[in-house]
Amino acid sequence: MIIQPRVRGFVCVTSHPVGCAAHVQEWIDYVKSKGVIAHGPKKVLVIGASTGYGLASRVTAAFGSGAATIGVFYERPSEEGRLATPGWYNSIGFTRAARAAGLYARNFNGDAFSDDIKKQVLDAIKADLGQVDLVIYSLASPRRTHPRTGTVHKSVLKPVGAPYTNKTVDTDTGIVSEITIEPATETEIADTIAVMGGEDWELWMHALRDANLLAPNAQTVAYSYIGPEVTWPVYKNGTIGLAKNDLERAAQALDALLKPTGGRAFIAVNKALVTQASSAIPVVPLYISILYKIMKARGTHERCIEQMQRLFATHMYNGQTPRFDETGRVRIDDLEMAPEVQAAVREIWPTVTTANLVERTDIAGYRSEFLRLFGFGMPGVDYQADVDPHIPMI
Ligand SMILES: NC(=O)c1ccc[n+]([C@@H]2O[C@H](COP(=O)([O-])OP(=O)(O)OC[C@H]3O[C@@H](n4cnc5c(N)ncnc54)[C@H](O)[C@@H]3O)[C@@H](O)[C@H]2O)c1
Repeated sequence: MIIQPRVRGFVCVTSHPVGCAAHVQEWIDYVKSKGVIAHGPKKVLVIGASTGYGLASRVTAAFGSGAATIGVFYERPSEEGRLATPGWYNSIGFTRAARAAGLYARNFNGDAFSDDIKKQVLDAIKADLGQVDLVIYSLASPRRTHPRTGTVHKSVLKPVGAPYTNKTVDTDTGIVSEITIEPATETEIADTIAVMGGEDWELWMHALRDANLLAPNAQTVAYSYIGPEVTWPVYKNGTIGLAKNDLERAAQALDALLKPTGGRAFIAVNKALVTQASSAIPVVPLYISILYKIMKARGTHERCIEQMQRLFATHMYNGQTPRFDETGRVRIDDLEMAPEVQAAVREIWPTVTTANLVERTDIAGYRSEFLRLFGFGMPGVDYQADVDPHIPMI
């Protein structure tokens, strides 16, 4: 099969197995180029391990510190003649590279919210690793079937309290237009908190602790976002922001749980980046396109992998301890939130139109990074070559 990108709105419905492996390899090479992260994690569970920040965390743990990793994700598998979603190929690429380097890597493709996957993962930790010393919680999901009630909760990306109108860009067509998003209902707010809040993280951590699968000094981290005021109605103060507040509540509760044995739980606030999750949020892709332009010009642009390598190397390990903000979060969004960067965003934002999008923003960089999520545009990959889409999970 010759595989080309087929973009439909904010998703690409194809993915390239060889390109995805090359993308993961690029991240591995980056982490290796930064050298060993001393005193790093040794046995790591990554929940949401196949793309974005979770994959970057897994790569950093394995190739920065030689960690054994278990990855949990929910991807569409490949079949004969049918492509998988990119996280499937990413995970195969990662696992091949990890095993070639002599590192343990095991994968679970299934619903992390379910009791069944939790049990399978706990059994694997017990059998293969004994205990884990780091748990990364990096899920971004549109829905959750609650394991106790069976209710299917669907998350929404909406403002709370009042409609929100702002500019947005269709990243496929390049059309800049105004969008009005109606506020969420109480049910939608509660559903979004049920999906993206902290309850499932707590269920995982309690299950691990009750089964004595957490090493004495085990740490756990989940990821959040704050961003600039222009996106607050649809992010920080919107439904997803309320879910992130609940994630912060869970971080405090888990921190209290782990502290007595020398562990900790915290939230890292990460930079806005092109991922499958963020491309679905209205307004945010336009902000990201402007942000990339400014940060690349200043030489401070980072991808998921630079962000996670920096989190591990300058906050969590390497003889470092996390530096928390006033509410106890680690801020690796510091370069994004630098006052000069945000002032430049505020200057450019009102001036962007369909006509000047290419010149005023880094929409080109946004698009190429978006395609890379699906394995397209990787140097050295022959996109005219015939590729077998079916690769069984290893
Ligand atoms: N992308 C950004 O700009 C950004 C910025 C700051 C924080 N974050 C946060 O980082 C975290 C990860 O987001 P991302 O952007 O890397 O997302 P992503 O879409 O790239 O990754 C999501 C991961 O979750 C997995 N997943 C989804 N539903 C699942 C389920 N039911 N069971 C098992 N696995 C499941 C996917 O397979 C994938 O591995 C989220 O908490 C997000 O809010 C993202």
